[in-house]
Amino acid sequence: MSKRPLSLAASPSSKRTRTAAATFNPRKIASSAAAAATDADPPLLKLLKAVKDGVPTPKKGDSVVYWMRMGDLRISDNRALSLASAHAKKDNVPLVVLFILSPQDWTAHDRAPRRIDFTLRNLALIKLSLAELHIPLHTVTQPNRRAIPQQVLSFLDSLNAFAVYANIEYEVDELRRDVAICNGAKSKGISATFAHDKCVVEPGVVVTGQNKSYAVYTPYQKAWLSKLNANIPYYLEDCPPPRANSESVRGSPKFGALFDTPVPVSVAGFELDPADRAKMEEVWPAGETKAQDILHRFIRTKSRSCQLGAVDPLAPGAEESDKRSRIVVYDAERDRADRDTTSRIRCVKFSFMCNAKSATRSTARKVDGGKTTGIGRWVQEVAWRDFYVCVLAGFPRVSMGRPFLEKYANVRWEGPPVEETAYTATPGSPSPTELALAAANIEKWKSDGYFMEKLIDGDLASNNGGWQWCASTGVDPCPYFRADPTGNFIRQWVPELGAVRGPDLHDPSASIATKLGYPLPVVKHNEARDRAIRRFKDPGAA
Ligand SMILES: Cc1cc2nc3c(=O)[nH]c(=O)nc-3n(C[C@H](O)[C@H](O)[C@H](O)COP(=O)(O)OP(=O)(O)OC[C@H]3O[C@@H](n4cnc5c(N)ncnc54)[C@H](O)[C@@H]3O)c2cc1C
Repeated sequence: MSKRPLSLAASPSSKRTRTAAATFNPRKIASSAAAAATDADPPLLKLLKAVKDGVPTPKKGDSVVYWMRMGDLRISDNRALSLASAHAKKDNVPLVVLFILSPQDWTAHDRAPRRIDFTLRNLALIKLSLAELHIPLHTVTQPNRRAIPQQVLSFLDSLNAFAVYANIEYEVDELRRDVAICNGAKSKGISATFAHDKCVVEPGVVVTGQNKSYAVYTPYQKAWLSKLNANIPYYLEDCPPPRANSESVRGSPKFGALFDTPVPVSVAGFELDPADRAKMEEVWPAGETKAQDILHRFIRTKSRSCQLGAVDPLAPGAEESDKRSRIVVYDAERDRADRDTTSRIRCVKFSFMCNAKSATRSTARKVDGGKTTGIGRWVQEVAWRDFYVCVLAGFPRVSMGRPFLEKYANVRWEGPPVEETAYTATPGSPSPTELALAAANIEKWKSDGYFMEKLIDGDLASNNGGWQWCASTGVDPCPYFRADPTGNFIRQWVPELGAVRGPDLHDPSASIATKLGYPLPVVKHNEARDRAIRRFKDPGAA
């Protein structure tokens, strides 16, 4: 075992200090009663009501503010930014962009230092692009997350703003915070708009006959696709880009200084080791142009075995092909972990740039969501992402540290070997198959927190949904994969088995394992399966 390069337990990538956690220990698991009460009165509905009941005609003022959050780090096709810009132009006032760095929120939500680093790298580029439009991006660090509503309201006051815009974040804490901001803005005569922009089809549109969120994927996906195809211009249209402020804003005493607030290179408690930072820059490059290039590669070029693991997604040598491009053969190849078969737009898609919408739009005018084509299969995966956001919005318990199926809250878990390679394979963001392999046997639904601290694209809805799916405590359970037919994936990441060929690679016998220094199974799967069935039938049982 000494040659093993990385392990789940020994793969920390950051210098994340204990200080932040030591001084701030938020409760991450709500009581079942609190979760049930929140399910019964979802905060998303409260926010939508607060927006609806807000100020219809705002007071006159000097500016409009767009509050950018970590989930929408892009200038193009950004609904709230676009609306804010149009409002500013209509009233002939400057548009100002605000970004609040909130380390307490990051600690509370297990944000990975890699994700913070990725955010800062992108913010720096966004600041430059906005400055070309004479739009200031003002960054501010708020050490006390409870003070954020007041801070936003004071900022609006300081600029004599009459409108604030943001895209909705669907997690419970964020929704409650935004309700407070809506109410505070209303009392000041300021209009507050919170727009849907995370999903292709926003939560609340695809619902069951009883007007509830779906909890089963297949009927959800069918309804999602028909909604989408019934109104392609609405769902897939590009929001207009922001328009430039007058250059005179730079000389204004009120706005000029906002151009000077720097985007920090790192934030205390969330720093990356320089080597990991350099690797992340290579594997997950920042910027909208790179994101479009990554998407273009997926749509136009073939997969390559040399692109296994943590590599530059835009490395030269990709071969263009109409018939064998990654998206065209996605249905047949997506589960393979031994090549770059998936899009690798995971951080791209959810945090910024070509978000899920524009990615979907790139495929066709009428969206194919069937199982028999690569494009259709891929669109189905994008629908999974929307599905999990709808689950989070409709059943907010899952963002409160509770399982979707409350009765499985006390099931006991245990765990084992090859699957651990999955996490180490693509540091920052394993592919769906790698993640499912990792999830297949280790600590189950509660492990989402561990992974959130490592993922560059850690997203509560997808991560929690993926974990609970793997653990059978969530919606639509029980995966299986034929992920590594060549064995290259295992050989790459488990050097002890580097010389093994054939079926032994996937299931080394005790004699082979002992000879090669590979550990014997920690878990006997047959016995573990019996135990798991027993525990699911009787949660809490030994
Ligand atoms: C245990 C587990 C944990 C996960 N944690 C996260 C997470 O923290 N953040 C995150 O963004 N995704 C998560 N996923 C979903 C998925 O694995 C990642 O989005 C993946 O990194 C996407 O890689 P890709 O862009 O190459 O995918 P592709 O195969 O190209 O899929 C295209 C897009 O569809 C969506 N998608 C694909 N598979 C899933 C899925 N299973 N669930 C939800 N959306 C999906 C993603 O937006 C993805 O970019 C998790 C999956 C599992 C099984």
